Amino acid sequence: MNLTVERVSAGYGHVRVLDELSWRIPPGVTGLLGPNGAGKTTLLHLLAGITRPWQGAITARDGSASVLSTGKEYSRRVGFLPQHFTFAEEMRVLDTATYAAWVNGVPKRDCPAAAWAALEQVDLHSKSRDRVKSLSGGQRQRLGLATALAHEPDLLILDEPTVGLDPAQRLRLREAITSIGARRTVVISTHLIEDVTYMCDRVGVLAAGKMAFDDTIDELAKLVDEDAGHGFGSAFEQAYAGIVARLGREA
Ligand SMILES: Nc1ncnc2c1ncn2[C@@H]1O[C@H](COP(=O)(O)OP(=O)(O)OP(=O)(O)O)[C@@H](O)[C@H]1O
Repeated sequence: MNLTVERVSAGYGHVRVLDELSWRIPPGVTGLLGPNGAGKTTLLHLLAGITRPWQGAITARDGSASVLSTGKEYSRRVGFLPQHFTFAEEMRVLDTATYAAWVNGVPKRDCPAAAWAALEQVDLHSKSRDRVKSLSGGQRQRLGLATALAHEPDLLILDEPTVGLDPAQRLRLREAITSIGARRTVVISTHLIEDVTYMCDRVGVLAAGKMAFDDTIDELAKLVDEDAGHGFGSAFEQAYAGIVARLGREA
């Protein structure tokens, strides 16, 4: 699925957060970077069809067929994992994923198989009989991913899924997202440059209400080099504020 965001503006009350933002998202994993409050969650909600833009349009294209983000057909094809989510703690892992499949429109008789397939994709099927309350933070995030995946969406939107995970758990989640992205369009917001370098084919940087940078990770690395005189790693964090300020001025 290819997504096209055309001159989208959005915000809250009188506050404009996104200002005629345009962005093209091809199949594969695309990262979304930006400082706190830049509007990443606002944009992801629009991409997921949860909220509607003030102006502009978001269109998904599959071959010659296209569908607007405001339609019902669109929401069936999207999986969304919010930044904060809760589960019914007493429910078992498989039942949780089965319920998510049902809520997202999978026919009832197909839900257990769909849930099992999603748990396999995130490598959590060995925990299928466990109660949610017994899961670790990383396992919980992977269950979240499974619930977003169980209806086999073409587009998967993940809002800071790696937050709070230790390095080993982050790695497992990244591996799961990378393999999911090989067959789908995935958009993932994060503050971690390692997330982007590990998982993403492309990256967008949000600044001053616009997509101030939209290219491959290699091109972003070159920009960091220009700003900081050295590459990724801690240098990225050092250079990040400067880059965002510069991109914001240029946007
Ligand atoms: N429901 C809301 N009502 C009013 N203002 C909001 C609401 N949600 C977000 N905002 C404001 O909109 C701006 C963008 O917020 P958003 O959560 O999209 O940013 P973000 O880039 O995801 O931030 P973070 O990296 O901290 O998660 C911020 O100034 C925020 O305070």
